[in-house]
Order: sequence, then C-alpha cells, then structure tokens
Amino acid sequence: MTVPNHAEPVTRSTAVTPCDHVRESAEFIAAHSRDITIPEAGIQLAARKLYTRFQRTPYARAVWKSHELNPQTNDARTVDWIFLIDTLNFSFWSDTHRPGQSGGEDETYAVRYRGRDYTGYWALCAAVNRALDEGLPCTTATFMATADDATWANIFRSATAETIPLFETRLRVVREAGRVLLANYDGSFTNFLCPPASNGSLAPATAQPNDAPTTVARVLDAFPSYRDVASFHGRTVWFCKRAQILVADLWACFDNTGYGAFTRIDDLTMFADYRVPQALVHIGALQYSERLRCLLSGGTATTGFQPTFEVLAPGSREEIEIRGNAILAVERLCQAIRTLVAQDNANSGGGKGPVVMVNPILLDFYLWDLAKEQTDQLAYIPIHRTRTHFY
Ligand SMILES: Nc1nc2c(c(CN[C@H]3C=C[C@H](O)[C@@H]3O)cn2[C@@H]2O[C@H](COP(=O)(O)O)[C@@H](O)[C@H]2O)c(=O)[nH]1
Repeated sequence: MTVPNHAEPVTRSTAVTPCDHVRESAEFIAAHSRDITIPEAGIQLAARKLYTRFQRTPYARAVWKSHELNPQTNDARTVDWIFLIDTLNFSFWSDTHRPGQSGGEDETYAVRYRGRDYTGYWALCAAVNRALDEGLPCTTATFMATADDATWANIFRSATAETIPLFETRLRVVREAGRVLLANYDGSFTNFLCPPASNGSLAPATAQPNDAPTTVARVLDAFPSYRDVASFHGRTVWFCKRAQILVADLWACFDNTGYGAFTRIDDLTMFADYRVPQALVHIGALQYSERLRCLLSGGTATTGFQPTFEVLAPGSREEIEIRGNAILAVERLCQAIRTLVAQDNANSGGGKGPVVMVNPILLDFYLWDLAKEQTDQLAYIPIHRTRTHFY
C-alpha cells in the first residue's frame, strides 16, 4: 500500500496557490460556521468503511472512462470536450421536481440520447455528444464563441417540459470562453495546456507535466467565469470548483499522461458542488443543524422534512458553510484514510492487499458517484439549491 510520501523534500514553490487559498478558506469557514459541524467520530467511522471498501475495490482514475458518455480517446478533441463540459458544468437541479415527494410527474430537465434519458450533469454530456453526432462542432472555440441562441437551444433541447436551467448564463459563459480561446490560445484548450513549440509542433507526450495548482491559477486568470470566490465574515473565501474539476477531469481521463499529466495533483481539494455534501451527510462526515435541514427541506422534525426546498441565495451564509465544510470534511477523510494505510503498512511491513491510493479528487469522484447511484436512498437528505454558474 502506498501512502503519498511526504518525507521527501517537497520542492513546493513558496507561492501560495489557489488550492492553498481554498484549503485555508475551508478551515476559516468551518471555524465560523453555525449550522454545520464535522463530527470527528463520523470522520473516523466513515474513513474506516471507505478504506475497507477501497481495499476490496480500489477507486482509481480509470473509473472516469467507465461512464458511457465520457470520451474514450486521449487526444486533442477530448481536451476540448472536457473544457466545454467543465465550462458549462453547473446548476442542473430542477425548479419543479422535489425528490422524495410523492405524486406529480418528474419533469426534471432531461436529454434523450441514443434511446436513453439523462438528467443532471449527465444531461449536459448527453446534449454535447448528441450535437457532435448531429455534426455540430460545438467543442471548437469558433462554435463556442459564435453559435447563435437558437442553435444552443436546439443543442440543449429537453425531453421533458423543463428546459436547461440558466440558459442565458450558459450562453454568456460559453461565448466568453470561446472568445478567450480564439484570442489567446489559437482556438484550442490544448494550446493553453501545452503551448506549441517555436516550430509549431505540439508534442504533449514529451512536454513537461503541468503543475496542477499552477494550472488552476492560470485557468482563473484566463477565464473569468471560473473565478469561484465569495465573501464570508468580511474575508474572501475561495472554492474554485470548476477550475479544479477541469484539471481533475483531464488528469483522470488521460490517466496522468500527455495533456493530463500533472505534478502536485494531490494539492487539489474536493469540488464544492451540491451533490457531494449530500453524500457526506449520509456517511456521517458532515452534520447539519435542525435549522439548516428545515431551511433546506422545510417542515420540522415533528412534521417530518416536507421537501419545500428553499432556495439559498448565492453567497448566503448557509451556502458558504455547506461548501466550506464539505471541502474540509473530505480533507479530514483523506487524512484519516492515509493514517489507516500507514498503520497497516507499519503493522504488515507493506505488500499487503491492493494499493490504496487516495486524494481529495478520487474521494470526491467516489462520493459523487455514490450519491448518484443512491439517489433514492439519499432523498431524505436535502441538497441545497442555489442558482449559480460556479457549480
Ligand atoms: N464534486 C463534484 N461535483 C460534480 C462532479 C460531476 C461529474 N463528475 C463525473 C465525471 C467524472 C467523475 O468520475 C464523475 O463521474 C458533476 N458535478 C457537479 O454536481 C452537480 C450535478 O449533480 P446532478 O444534478 O445530481 O447531476 C453540479 O454542481 C455539477 O457541477 C464530480 O465528479 N464531483
């Protein structure tokens, strides 16, 4: 079993990266939270359960490609696909459907693709793949920057009465990103990752791996819609969810090679969305106050949590507490699992059982996939509903 070896002299640059800011922000938010706690006993119990599961079935980068909608080739087209998806990777929850409530047709936005209806994040992936199948080059910078409203409306067309949330915001965000690629990166995110050599040749396979936290910082500089920060108790707090998941998706898809090769990938944090907090509450790594649960789902402990699904304003105290504590809970889970790995190593002299490698990215992916697989079982835990282009 390998534990990331921090004994080596870390050649960490002294510069504070966005990932450092995100971690510091999470600590600050947790220290000033009123409606959320991270129960240490819950962390330890969840860490042991996850460790046992990972010993049986390691959760590796390769899982990323196992979903039928994710690209299967490691090439420039896949880089542009991931960049488009993560530029639009936000706010899929339904304005009408209330999970857990009986009766009423589920009209959640859905995209029909190859005979199957996809909702949530996967609806976005299905819409993009359907457009590509229909001959629309929607992952190219020129298309992103110039396609008109009707073309995008057709790309995102729904199989239900509900249309894609934040349609106008998505157009603004995708056009901004397309214009930046055309103006500064010769029309492709591959040039952002691996600037062509002076002779114009591009050989990502031989290029030096990018540094993950530095790449996150460069994404924030280049693409304004990725600047996911807020104000909390008079301080700027950082989340950078889409900038970090963009790097993580490249790393996972390319299996840490070529365009997806990164140093210091373990520095990335969990991606503060509305789905992983639900999974963290379910495994006991996060605890919501009675007040927060009532706010999110309505009703009271005695009348039961009748989902009314209050909307949380972007930047509200409750939204920031949920996002910040979710990040810190995954950090703590990660540390607890690494401690278990180290203890096992010390006791068994290594070489026992499958390699358990864990970092915040893999924990995040695992918990997100868990929440999606167990949507019904987790319906008793309300997600928070905030309309935002950050997550
Ligand atoms: N923290 C975190 N948030 C994630 C993802 C993903 C997609 N990741 C897949 C790709 C590779 C991995 O292996 C995963 O299979 C989407 N989201 C966020 O969730 C929300 C959508 O939820 P729902 O409406 O229920 O589909 C929305 O905020 C979206 O931005 C993740 O991995 N982690």
